[in-house]
Amino acid sequence: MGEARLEARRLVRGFADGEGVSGVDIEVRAGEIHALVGLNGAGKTTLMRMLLGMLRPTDGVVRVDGRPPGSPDSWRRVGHMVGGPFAYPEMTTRTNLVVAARLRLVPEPEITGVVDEIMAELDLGPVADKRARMLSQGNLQRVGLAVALVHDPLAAVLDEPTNALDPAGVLLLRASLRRRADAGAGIFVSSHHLDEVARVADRITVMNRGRVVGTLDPRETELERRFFATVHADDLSRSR
Ligand SMILES: Nc1ncnc2c1ncn2[C@@H]1O[C@H](COP(=O)(O)OP(=O)(O)OP(=O)(O)O)[C@@H](O)[C@H]1O
Repeated sequence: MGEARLEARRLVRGFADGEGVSGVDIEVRAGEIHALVGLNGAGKTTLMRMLLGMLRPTDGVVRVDGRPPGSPDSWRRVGHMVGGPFAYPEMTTRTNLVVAARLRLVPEPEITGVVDEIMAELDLGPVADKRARMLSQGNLQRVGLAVALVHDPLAAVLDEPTNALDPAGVLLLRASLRRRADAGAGIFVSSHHLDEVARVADRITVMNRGRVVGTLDPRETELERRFFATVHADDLSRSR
């Protein structure tokens, strides 16, 4: 496993009416798919938004490929889909991808090539000329993933990437993420589907009530039981 593509140290973000994130250390290394699991409200999306510079931490440090998040340099290196797929509703799939590639500073002569490549990878050819607002949920999700990955980022942060995907889409995404990690990217995904996570992840971190409370080995059996045991043990330790 290589150097850290994404790194958070002692990350904190409190909310008046929720636990937010309280003191999280996490690393996503080059070459790995690192999955984040936790119950609703555990703090997964909040953590991801801070890693991307979309939300300012109250305390702690974030690094994207060794740099502060949100700088033009790190912007080029990271791809994300957090809070649902993003696409301009009136633009076609292809135009959305061209715009995404431009925003991520892909050199102009390379744009047609990278857009064709990601459309082939996620099988978006049949909806290339459809406006985003006319797409089915699953196809919109594929477009959102393509927007996140079109510039071949060194780090990707994907919140619930398999949401709404059909089994063919899940397989395409899995192959895409594996190929990217094998080529040196660091991929951070959150999911509620433990069986899917077990198939794709190299490492699984469990979050509960704003903290990292354990890790799971994707190869172990009874992942679900181990997940609930980890969460329950944390709840118990806090009620003492
Ligand atoms: N903008 C906000 N204002 C106030 N509280 C917030 C805000 N965003 C998140 N929270 C609170 O922070 C906690 C963590 O929420 P977060 O969305 O990060 O959880 P999650 O693990 O992604 O949940 P889910 O699995 O339901 O998507 C929750 O208690 C939530 O209510």
